[in-house]
Amino acid sequence: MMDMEAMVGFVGAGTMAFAIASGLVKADNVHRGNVMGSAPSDKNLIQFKNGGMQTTHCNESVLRSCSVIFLTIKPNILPTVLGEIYSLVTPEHLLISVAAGITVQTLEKLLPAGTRVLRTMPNLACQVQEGTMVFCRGSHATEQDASHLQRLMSGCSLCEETPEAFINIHSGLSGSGVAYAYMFAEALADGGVKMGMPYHLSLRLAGQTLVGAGKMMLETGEHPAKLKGDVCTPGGTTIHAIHELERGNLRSTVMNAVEAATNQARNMGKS
Ligand SMILES: NC(=O)C1=CN([C@@H]2O[C@H](COP(=O)(O)OP(=O)(O)OC[C@H]3O[C@@H](n4cnc5c(N)ncnc54)[C@H](OP(=O)(O)O)[C@@H]3O)[C@@H](O)[C@H]2O)C=CC1
Ligand SMILES: O=C(O)[C@@H]1CCC=N1
Repeated sequence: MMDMEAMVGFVGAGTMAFAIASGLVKADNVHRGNVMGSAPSDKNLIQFKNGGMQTTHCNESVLRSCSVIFLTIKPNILPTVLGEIYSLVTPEHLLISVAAGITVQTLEKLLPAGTRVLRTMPNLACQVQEGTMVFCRGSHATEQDASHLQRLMSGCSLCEETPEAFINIHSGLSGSGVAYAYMFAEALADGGVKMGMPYHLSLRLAGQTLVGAGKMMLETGEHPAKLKGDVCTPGGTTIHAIHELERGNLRSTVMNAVEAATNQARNMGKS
């Protein structure tokens, strides 16, 4: 059981912050009134406000009000922001970074000695309680900190502790992967339109096709190759389509995409 009264903070209140915050609230793991987001402008904060969460323009208020704090700012401004909050960080805080590429070593260098840090990589689907997250512990984060994050994320995301090396890979596979899935859905819908179906119906069917395929894979535990085989009637429609996808190098292209995103996360960690 979560302590529903505990405050959960977000330094940065943009897309990923809102996805996690609303996922936590929907999963009943925190009261909406006990979530606080900070950002310089109202542009994104308004979503927090409309969702009944607390908002502030002052990162300091988040540090003073919350002990569990997600760092949901862009990687390039993380050093500046951590510099600004440095003197407010205490041993009571658990800081959870979602910043792509930024290593535990860098986070710990930018924070007071002994700070409890978790490095995570989430994806946007936390917002609809279907997220994925992997994380690793900094040198001062405890087993309780790891289980705290897993309890907090339960009901809104898969949440696996992994070696740090997997965090950038998850960025390429799933953090970014939802975007590849949207491209696939868009292409399916465009195909439907090309063949004469109205766009809105085509889009809804494409979205549900992805949901259904993912659910089948997870619920049956079957390998995707087996499930793909189940769809292919000999001489039928699917195998003709699959031949076209293979001609277009679908699988190799997707593998290249995961590789490119992972390498970019690794590069971002170096700069
Ligand atoms: N988007 C995604 O799908 C994923 C993102 N991530 C990671 O999440 C992090 C955030 O990305 P994303 O949500 O997409 O970015 P957004 O641009 O949507 O959000 C960034 C937020 O940071 C705020 N901000 C800017 N400067 C400061 C500051 N000095 N102090 C406090 N807040 C500040 C912005 O304020 P304002 O609202 O005023 O502009 C905004 O609310 C990144 O590190 C990214 O790597 C990880 C996985 C997936
Ligand atoms: O594009 C990015 O850098 C972030 C990290 C994973 C998804 N979005």
